[in-house]
Amino acid sequence: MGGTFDPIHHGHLVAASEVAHHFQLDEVVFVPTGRPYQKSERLVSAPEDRYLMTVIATASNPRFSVSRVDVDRPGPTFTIDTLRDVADIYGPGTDLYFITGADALGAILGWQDADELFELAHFVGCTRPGHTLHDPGLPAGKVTLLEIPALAISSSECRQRVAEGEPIWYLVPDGIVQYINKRGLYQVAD
Ligand SMILES: Nc1ncnc2c1ncn2[C@@H]1O[C@H](COP(=O)(O)OP(=O)(O)OP(=O)(O)O)[C@@H](O)[C@H]1O
Ligand SMILES: O=C(O)c1ccc[n+]([C@@H]2O[C@H](COP(=O)([O-])O)[C@@H](O)[C@H]2O)c1
Repeated sequence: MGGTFDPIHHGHLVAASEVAHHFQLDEVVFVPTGRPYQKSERLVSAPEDRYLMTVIATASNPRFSVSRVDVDRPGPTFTIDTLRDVADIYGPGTDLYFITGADALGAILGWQDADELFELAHFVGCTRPGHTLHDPGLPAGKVTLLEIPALAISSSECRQRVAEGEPIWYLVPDGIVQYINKRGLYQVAD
């Protein structure tokens, strides 16, 4: 599952858990973006903070892991590179699924090397409150839209709540609330 995870929240974790259950996946690898070039209109938190929050949030689940491939690769983060790097690590014969929300799936044809993406992985778009998927012509058999329990949580709302002094308990794992406080993240609104 790729994401900026700024911060990671329970919407991400439920999506990963639901997809893992539905497809009986052996492992879900969370891949925090290094430089999410489409989010450059706001200041994205340091990759290391987003990576560490992702590790903290996923630590208790034996089937969840976190990869540094995007954080460690220089330049803008493209999913085509993520999939190539992950395929190299897991080796031939591994079936890869790329987990996204319906909003990201709707934009996928505009991603770098979009045609090639579908040769490297099966794409799973999870339903997300407030986002309707208008199929932009996604290739049949390469994409699944999965209905998951609705959690109307976004990282932007979490950041805004922190900046305004409102609680984010139970929107994110407890360790993430504590990490955000410890590092003084999101004190200023986007
Ligand atoms: N509540 C949710 N339910 C389902 N999918 C989600 C949810 N929140 C995020 N996602 C999906 O998780 C992936 C990573 O999301 P991302 O890290 O950008 O979080 P975000 O909450 O969308 O962030 P922001 O509010 O900053 O745009 C995306 O594919 C996104 O669609
Ligand atoms: O490859 C691309 O061109 C591309 C463009 C935008 C987003 N993505 C990926 O989509 C995932 C969710 O991105 P984001 O910015 O919504 O957190 C993350 O893994 C990004 O690297 C990928």
